[in-house]
Amino acid sequence: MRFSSEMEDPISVLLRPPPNETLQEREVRLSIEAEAKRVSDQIDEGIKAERVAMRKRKECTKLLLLGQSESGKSTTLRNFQMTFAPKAWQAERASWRAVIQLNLVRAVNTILDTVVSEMSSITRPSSRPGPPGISPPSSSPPRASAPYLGDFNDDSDAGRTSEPQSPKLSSDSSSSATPTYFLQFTSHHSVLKLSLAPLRSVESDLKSFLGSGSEEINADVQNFTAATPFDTAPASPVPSKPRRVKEFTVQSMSAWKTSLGSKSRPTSPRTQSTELDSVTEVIAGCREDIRSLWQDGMVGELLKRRKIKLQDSAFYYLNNADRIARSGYEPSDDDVLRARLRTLGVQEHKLSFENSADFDYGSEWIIYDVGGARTSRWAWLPYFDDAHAILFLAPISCFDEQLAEDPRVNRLQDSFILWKSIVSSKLLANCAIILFMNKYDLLAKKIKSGAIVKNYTVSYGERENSPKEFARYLRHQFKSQLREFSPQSRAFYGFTTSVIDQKATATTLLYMRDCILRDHLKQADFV
Ligand SMILES: Nc1nc2c(ncn2[C@@H]2O[C@H](COP(=O)(O)OP(=O)(O)OP(=O)(O)O)[C@@H](O)[C@H]2O)c(=O)[nH]1
Ligand SMILES: [Mg+2]
Repeated sequence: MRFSSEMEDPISVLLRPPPNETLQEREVRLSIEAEAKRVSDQIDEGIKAERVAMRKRKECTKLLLLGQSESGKSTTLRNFQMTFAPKAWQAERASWRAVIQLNLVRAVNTILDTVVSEMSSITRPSSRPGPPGISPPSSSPPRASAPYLGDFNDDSDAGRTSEPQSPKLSSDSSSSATPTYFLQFTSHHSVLKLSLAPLRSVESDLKSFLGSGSEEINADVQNFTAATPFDTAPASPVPSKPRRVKEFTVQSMSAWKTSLGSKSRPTSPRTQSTELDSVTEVIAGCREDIRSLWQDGMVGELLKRRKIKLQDSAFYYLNNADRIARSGYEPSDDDVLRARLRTLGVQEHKLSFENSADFDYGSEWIIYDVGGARTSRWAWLPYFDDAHAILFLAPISCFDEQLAEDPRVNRLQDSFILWKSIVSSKLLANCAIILFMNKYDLLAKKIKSGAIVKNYTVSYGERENSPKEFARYLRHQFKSQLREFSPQSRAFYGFTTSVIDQKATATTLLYMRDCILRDHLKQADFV
């Protein structure tokens, strides 16, 4: 439609300057119009940026790390950071020092507790149950019922001699048929007990610095435990409808940094850093005595007799105590991969791919690392809605162990219950699922030290008692469950891993990343 001079465009009429406008009025009008345009442009820019962010978030690959507690989820996350975001990782590595120090100190204190308990039972022989000379049960019972003694039998680790030095044994003359022996501690052990005593307050200082993730979970009847995230949660003490509440979404690796600001410790970062420095000095002052305790033959014998189960990484830290217990100590990547700090709730981590040669360069993944204990699984559910992929970790070395939170349940059996619930979920039907059968190195050591798989996994039957064969058998079981229970057909990606091995894990992660991307693109109909 064309406008004649009689029928003018109404917008032009509105925008036309008022008649008889003075120069001054014109300037005011123009500046008002310019400001209105600036505000309008700003709003448009905001909307545009929000749209881009929304699209990016939607396109962002979201990966969930699932699996029971101590399966290696957080360790795998650290491998992701080391492999794909090395610059960001380098900036973060130093902050792990306190976690590593706690791991070392906790191991020393556990040993010390055992020695002290043994020494006091020797000085009070009448309090000993059973025949004289036999060690009484530990005051802190072993976490697992397994007879496996960890790396005590591992001759590949430097530091501790594989065979304990000949301990001083005292024959008990009153014992008749079979001679029994008890360990005779000397004044050297009494001195160690005193000189290492400051490490007890160091442990509690580090724990309060690092927050509740530094405490291991215990069997507690008060806690609600759910075998799978789909089991109904109770109304109390946790909400019946799990929501993304704040305490369950802690930002990347800063859980303990966040705890610095907690009300219970109203200290400034400067004070905290001074406190941590003095903790480091105390540990450094104990270096010689830590070594002496760890290399003591009698102590080694005592730990064996009492079947003390130290944490998986305790041997590594004790063998490296000479390097770690120093004032200028800086963690290496290997040190961080061995560190244990329990995850609470669900933690969200953003991973930006840094390698410019990488086809995924610049893109971002969101990785959710969850607390794996049965007391935490109810909190996973809200994250299933928009997940693209799941990396499921099943530790295969723990065929002879029980869950810390429920000692009635075998850990391998628990992994299968959880795996079945995940692969059969309709909610997760479109998710790519990758399986890491983890802790293969520990499985190999355990079998080498004499553990018999079929005694714990009866269905294994008469197959060869070797780590390779057992891993093959388990892989087949996991794959069969996926095929049988998956709501729709999907690929099985299964890997045997030891995620403390950074180099080997990097290769697996690269391959796995490609599998996930391919699957993600397929879902988005790009290919
Ligand atoms: N030897 C060995 N140790 C491992 C392996 N994977 C993990 N670990 C160690 O096992 C301990 C537990 O690993 P985490 O990564 O903290 O376990 P998680 O699954 O995150 O546990 P939660 O946070 O409690 O759910 C750490 O000390 C790790 O260094 C492995 O393949 N081999
Ligand atoms: Mg964790």
